Amino acid sequence: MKITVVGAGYVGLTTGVCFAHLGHEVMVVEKIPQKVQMLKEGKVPIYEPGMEEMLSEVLRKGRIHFTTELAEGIEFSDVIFICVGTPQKPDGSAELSQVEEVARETAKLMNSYKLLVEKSTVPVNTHKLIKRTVQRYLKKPIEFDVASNPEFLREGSAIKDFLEPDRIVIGVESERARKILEDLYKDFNCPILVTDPATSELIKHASNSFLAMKISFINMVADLCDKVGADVKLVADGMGFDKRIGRAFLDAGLGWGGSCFPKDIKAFIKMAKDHGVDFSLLEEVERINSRRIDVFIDKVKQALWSLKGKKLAVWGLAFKPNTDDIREAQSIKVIERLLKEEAILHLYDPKAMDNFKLLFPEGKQIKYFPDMYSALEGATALLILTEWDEFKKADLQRVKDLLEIPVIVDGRNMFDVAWMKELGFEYYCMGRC
Ligand SMILES: NC(=O)c1ccc[n+]([C@@H]2O[C@H](COP(=O)([O-])OP(=O)(O)OC[C@H]3O[C@@H](n4cnc5c(N)ncnc54)[C@H](O)[C@@H]3O)[C@@H](O)[C@H]2O)c1
Ligand SMILES: O=c1ccn([C@@H]2O[C@H](COP(=O)(O)OP(=O)(O)O[C@H]3O[C@H](CO)[C@@H](O)[C@H](O)[C@H]3O)[C@@H](O)[C@H]2O)c(=O)[nH]1
Repeated sequence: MKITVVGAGYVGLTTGVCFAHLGHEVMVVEKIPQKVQMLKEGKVPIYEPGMEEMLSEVLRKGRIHFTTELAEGIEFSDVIFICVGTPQKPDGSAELSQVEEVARETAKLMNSYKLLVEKSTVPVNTHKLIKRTVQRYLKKPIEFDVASNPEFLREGSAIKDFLEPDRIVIGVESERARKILEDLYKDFNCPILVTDPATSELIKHASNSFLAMKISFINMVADLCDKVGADVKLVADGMGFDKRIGRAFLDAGLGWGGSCFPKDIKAFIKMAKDHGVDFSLLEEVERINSRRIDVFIDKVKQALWSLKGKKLAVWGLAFKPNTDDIREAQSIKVIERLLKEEAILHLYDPKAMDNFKLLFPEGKQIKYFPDMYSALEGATALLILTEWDEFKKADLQRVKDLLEIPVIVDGRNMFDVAWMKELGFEYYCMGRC
């Protein structure tokens, strides 16, 4: 099938590259010319495991094309995936101008049937606004459909999540749209749920909110574990064996960040409010998450007393492992607090340092280091904010030798508590001491 994808961010690029990998012919439209140039040369503007290899495969096979011109994309195929950004507005709602622009410009350019597919995360009933916009801007009566097909991939495992999803959700209003999308996804080995567009849009927001709620729930349990001397990892294991609960997304720690959960939960709360539904449960989920920073900083202070002038090594800046993305990362808030306490920070992250430097340039209080061990040299203690595999495999004896005192405050519960004690560390973690 010929497919057009608009937007070459995490979702658009993954969608385009994966569909091309599956044998489809894909045109990706991206408005930033530098991104298009890079992608044509096989360079990936983001860090996503496996993406560069798959991009070079589909470029070699001639199955993917990149352009800045929407007209080329509209000409190329009848199926247009909208994968542009839906960032947060100051009132918490989703900013839909990028989606509106694609709908408007597509309408002006189309001369034959098109199926516009929302893959971006949008508030419920956005499909109606897209439909109205297309109708308004069409130059002559042309048939078209709007469908919702939310994306559930996670950064860091985007390709696997796209190719092996737990489910595919298709929200359609016409038989024609349903057939096109069912045909496109027919070889995927997972349930395909066909709904109306509003239900499909809601499934995406409800899923993200539920996952964030799971994390906030276990983080409250972690606080209780700290008080009573229980181990939250084992509590999560014990809960997770129950199939009705499941172990996923019960890892306690610094809490959730990223380009999706914070903005999507805000948008969901606002959406519910706008429709007269009091979803204050989710406001509590948010509040618990922002409290994680206080809990972590309290532990750092408990471990080190005064932070003024202390050199602290910090491992992990990305909002989660296997990505260079720092959007709404919990690390940003932790670093801000540590700077306020007048600590001197030695920062290291395997992939996210370039992005972090744009927010926190090197200076008197901040230095970046090329590897995890050099960040420890001259540092009093180590703080862990992201659970990269590289850190899990660290030579802990070397870590101990390099630190001034053997103190680790781990915001992601990476190590076994008893083992750390055996190695001679004072090991502070989240809900396991
Ligand atoms: N990042 C994720 O893991 C993820 C997962 C599932 C869903 N989503 C949702 O998918 C959407 C996209 O997210 P993302 O992280 O890929 O965003 P992103 O900001 O990384 O990428 C969006 C891209 O669209 C481009 N763009 C904007 N307007 C355009 C236009 N008119 N024509 C061509 N290109 C245009 C931008 O330049 C940018 O490169 C959002 O709604 C997000 O909530 C994201
Ligand atoms: O048990 C857990 C799991 C995750 N997190 C944190 O939660 C955040 C989000 O992690 P994750 O969901 O793995 O990454 P995202 O790439 O943000 O993916 C989420 O957001 C995407 C965008 O909507 C959806 O497509 C995905 O299904 C959804 O998992 C990160 O800060 C993690 O550190 C925890 O603290 N504990």
